[in-house]
Amino acid sequence: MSEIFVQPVIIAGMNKTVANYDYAMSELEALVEANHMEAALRIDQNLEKPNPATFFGKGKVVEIKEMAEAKELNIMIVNADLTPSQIRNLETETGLQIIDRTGLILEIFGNRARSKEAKLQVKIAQLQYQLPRLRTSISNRLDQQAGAAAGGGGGFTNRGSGETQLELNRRTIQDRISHAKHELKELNKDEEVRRAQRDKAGLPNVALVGYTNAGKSTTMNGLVKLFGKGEDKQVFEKNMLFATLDTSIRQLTFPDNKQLLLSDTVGFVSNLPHNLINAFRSTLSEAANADLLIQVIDYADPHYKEMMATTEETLKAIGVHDVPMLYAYNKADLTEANYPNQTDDQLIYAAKDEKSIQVLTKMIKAKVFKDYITTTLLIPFNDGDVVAYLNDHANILKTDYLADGTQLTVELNAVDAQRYAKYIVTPA
Ligand SMILES: Nc1nc2c(ncn2[C@@H]2O[C@H](COP(=O)(O)OP(=O)(O)OP(=O)(O)O)[C@@H](O)[C@H]2O)c(=O)[nH]1
Ligand SMILES: [Mg+2]
Repeated sequence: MSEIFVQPVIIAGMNKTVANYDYAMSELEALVEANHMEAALRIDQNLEKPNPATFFGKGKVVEIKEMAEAKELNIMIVNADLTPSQIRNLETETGLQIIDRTGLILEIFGNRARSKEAKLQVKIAQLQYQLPRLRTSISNRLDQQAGAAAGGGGGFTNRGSGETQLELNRRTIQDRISHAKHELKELNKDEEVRRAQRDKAGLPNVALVGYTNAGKSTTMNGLVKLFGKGEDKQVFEKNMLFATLDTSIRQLTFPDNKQLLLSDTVGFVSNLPHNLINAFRSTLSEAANADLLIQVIDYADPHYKEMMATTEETLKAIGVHDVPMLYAYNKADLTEANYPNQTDDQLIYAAKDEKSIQVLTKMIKAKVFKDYITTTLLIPFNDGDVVAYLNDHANILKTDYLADGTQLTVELNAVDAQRYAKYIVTPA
């Protein structure tokens, strides 16, 4: 078995410029690990305001260079979004490769993307980030990644040659952005058709959202195992940041024939780069169009409250407002808490515990099926296909065979209630 090489790096931050600095640095460390690196050295600076040219102060920059040389480290990850010139100046003065927070997240997404759509979305975000940062090492790293993903040789040359080469590279990048956007648009056309078909079915949309690694995919699998149809419906779950980059949608059918669509999507982290949010807009739109959100929270993580705040901020950033939400405090098996334990819209649970999933199901159903109406239909024998449809798709409470047709007392969703309005029997 081949071991993946773990690159030792420096992580660095400026503590007065960030709220909740220690949490921000622990989050950065987790991101660093997700990128097959480890923080071999941590550098903090106490400055009110970053140096416009080099981010860190002059003395600190010298200190960084000396410490990096002593420990033979070549890469520094900075817990901030640096300007292109700060990256360039820091690289010149320390001799290190500098990666800022956004660059790091883009690299992780680049490693994780599997589907064509995810790859295109990440590529667009990476190229937009590279454009003003040509001639920095992070631009080269992202370019190598893109080249490798394209089977090698896909990249442009960026080897510090003259101004003309730089101009050429800029143009090449712009072309590649337009090309990728065009390809994505073509892909999304199919997706729009599928969405329209789903909307027509009138099924409620429920979306799992939350901080990365909270257990969204595991929760989806728990629900799919009980109420999904088909065996190959499980989604990928793994103990790593950003295991999921694509949206998966599954249909759940309950014993009373009520149905809904459940979607699982990319997880959040604080200050997700704007380029990425924009690029992932179509992936994230499932959450924006949902009738109900289930926010999955890693209740066993001491920072779960910060993670919830991050989720709220990210939902705002992608334009999700006023969607009802259930709060699902997951991984209770790793805590002292009793589970499953429901209070109003909150549930303490464990995604792999079937009893927990049953309670979560009850909570979801109470929310999304609350507008169902119970009504009585009289369906002439000639319209037997309607009876067959309702037997398959609705919760039939009573069936009577009368002289002029089949009379059903049935629970209906709004779409079906309208569709079959002409059969409704008005009580005498
Ligand atoms: N002990 C315990 N582990 C859990 C539970 N739910 C999920 N996990 C683990 O947490 C890790 C992350 O789970 P995922 O379901 O992949 O998390 P996610 O929210 O989909 O993460 P991303 O797709 O990366 O954003 C996996 O190793 C799961 O096995 C739980 O209830 N208890
Ligand atoms: Mg996932």
